Amino acid sequence: MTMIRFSAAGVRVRVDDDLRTLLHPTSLDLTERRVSVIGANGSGKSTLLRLVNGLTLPTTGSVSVDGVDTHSRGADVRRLVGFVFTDPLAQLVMPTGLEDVMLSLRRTGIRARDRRRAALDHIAAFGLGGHSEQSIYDLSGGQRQLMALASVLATAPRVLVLDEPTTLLDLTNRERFRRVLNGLHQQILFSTHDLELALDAERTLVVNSGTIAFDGAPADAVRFYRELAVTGTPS
Ligand SMILES: Nc1ncnc2c1ncn2[C@@H]1O[C@H](COP(=O)(O)OP(=O)(O)OP(=O)(O)O)[C@@H](O)[C@H]1O
Repeated sequence: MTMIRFSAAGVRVRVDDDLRTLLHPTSLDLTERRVSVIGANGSGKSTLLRLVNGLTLPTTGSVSVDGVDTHSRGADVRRLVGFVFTDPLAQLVMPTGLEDVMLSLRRTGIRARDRRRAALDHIAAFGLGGHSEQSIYDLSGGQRQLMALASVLATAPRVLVLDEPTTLLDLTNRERFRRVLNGLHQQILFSTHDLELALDAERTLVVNSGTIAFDGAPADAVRFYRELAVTGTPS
């Protein structure tokens, strides 16, 4: 698996006259195939995820993916790491899934004249064959989320980062999305408020007030987080 390395990586931003810490200096080596990230609203989960592909840059320390530094080699890191946003409409930039996937394929070695066929095959593999040329606004929430995932995966990333990917999905689509995720060969790092989904991992990080408050087995992490949510202090 790929090595995602946080070396004392921290994020501070200026808000008015104050410096606010979004993530305290954090050191982590992530090599597991599935890593989930849980924690309260505003605890810093998205900040942590966004550091992995350079959407957010550390203000102290560094983050690298297989030795590729997010600060000095952002474009290279984004070729390695695909990012799926909570809201697929923030992701899909073209009017239809077909055009969006074709755009993604431009970043791979596929020749221009072969892209349409490759995009159609790729979309069909996600069970969305009948929806390739439908406006992304006319897709259901579940179809749209799957299309966004298909489009990111068309760039053949080695690592997939997903920020609360099932928040907008009903139970059926959440299960469908979950099955697709579990079948992927990519290394996956995802945040979620769905504690059952969090258990679909080999390692879970609990983020609390900009620090990793727990790092370990998913079931233990969920127990820790429940305790933290109820009492404010885990036992
Ligand atoms: N660019 C920014 N400037 C100032 N504050 C920010 C910025 N980005 C995030 N924050 C703040 O940092 C904190 C952590 O935000 P983050 O989005 O990482 O939390 P989260 O754990 O993903 O939350 P949620 O579960 O609600 O999505 C929040 O208080 C947020 O308001």
